[in-house]
Amino acid sequence: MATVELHGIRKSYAGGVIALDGVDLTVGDGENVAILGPSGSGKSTLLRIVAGLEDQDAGSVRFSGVDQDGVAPHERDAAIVFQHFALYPHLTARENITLGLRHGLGLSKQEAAARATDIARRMQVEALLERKPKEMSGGQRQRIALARALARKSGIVLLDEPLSGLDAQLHAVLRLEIASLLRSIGATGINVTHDQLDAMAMADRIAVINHGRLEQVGTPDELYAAPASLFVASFIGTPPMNLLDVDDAGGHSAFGSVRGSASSVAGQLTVGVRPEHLRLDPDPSAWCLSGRVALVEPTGADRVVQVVTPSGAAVAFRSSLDRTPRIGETVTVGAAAGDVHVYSRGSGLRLGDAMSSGLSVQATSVVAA
Ligand SMILES: Nc1ncnc2c1ncn2[C@@H]1O[C@H](COP(=O)(O)OP(=O)(O)OP(=O)(O)O)[C@@H](O)[C@H]1O
Repeated sequence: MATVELHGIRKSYAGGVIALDGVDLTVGDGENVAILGPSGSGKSTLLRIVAGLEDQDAGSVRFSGVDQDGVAPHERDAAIVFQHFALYPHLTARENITLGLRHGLGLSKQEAAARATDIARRMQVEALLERKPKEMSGGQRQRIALARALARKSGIVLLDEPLSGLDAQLHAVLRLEIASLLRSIGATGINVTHDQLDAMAMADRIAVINHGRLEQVGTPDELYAAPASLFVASFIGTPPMNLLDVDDAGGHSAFGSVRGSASSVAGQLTVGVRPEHLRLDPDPSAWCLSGRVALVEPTGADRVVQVVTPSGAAVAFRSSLDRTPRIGETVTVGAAAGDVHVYSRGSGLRLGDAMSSGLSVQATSVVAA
């Protein structure tokens, strides 16, 4: 059993940099949570605080209910795998794995060897055990680094961008392997990444961090279906959600009109719709927009098409292979009201979708290009 509870974690650095600004997060036993955010958002700082490699200015870290204040990193029930993992170059893979078990955990030579063999079998790297790091590929070395961390059988496994630097194919294979390994050993995982696809593929829940604050914590499906803020909306989804400001005067966007029931909300709104929710030649009741096709990008399975409206707003939609518009063609695309997200521009927070009560919303007529 291992849980991680973070309460009110704050951390500043010299020069006034606020790296973490009050982070609360609970990771359940056996759960795998991804901390997802852009460069400089505070991800590594948070992980280092959980590992005990850095002290927080305020707040608490608890493992299974026990405050970790004053507990040294090697005494914590956590194994950490860094982005730039370091295997000892003069030792074989087997020796790299057993070294920490013998000296760190105090296991006997036989016990350590048995554990190394067991984890190597599970990770399908038995054939590499007698090789030195320079005799392995980058992906193989990364697997051995993971095996070394997992062999400790810590209740908590902390991963700091463990897949960066690997080629795209290996990256995709390894992230699924890591996720299934963590599940099979029942470890509680915290995994730091700037890659939304890694977070989506590996995690039970994702915590999106921006400027040292968690903006939303939820399952991958929850984050995709209802991004709680403009930041999350623009960060989750490829291509990202189309975001159109509703102009202050009339409450109109190129796309539809929205007014909040509260006057404080009216006139400061942004509407968002995902490219995959926009359809060509839509139902007249849909939220519609027309414009000229500026770019067509084949993905293999479909096309990502960029449309520019007469007012200069650009939106992307996905078109099926059987109806690909040509560059320069005027098209109309539309989305159902339930797929149109409405955000307050002031707070950046999601108010609801275009069917929500409390918002006076409607699709406007199509503007000819
Ligand atoms: N030792 C330090 N001294 C001063 N500032 C620091 C230190 N470590 C981190 N920072 C700053 O704290 C903020 C958060 O850094 P952190 O490394 O946690 O971000 P990150 O999300 O992990 O970024 P990346 O994805 O680029 O690794 C950044 O503004 C960074 O410049």
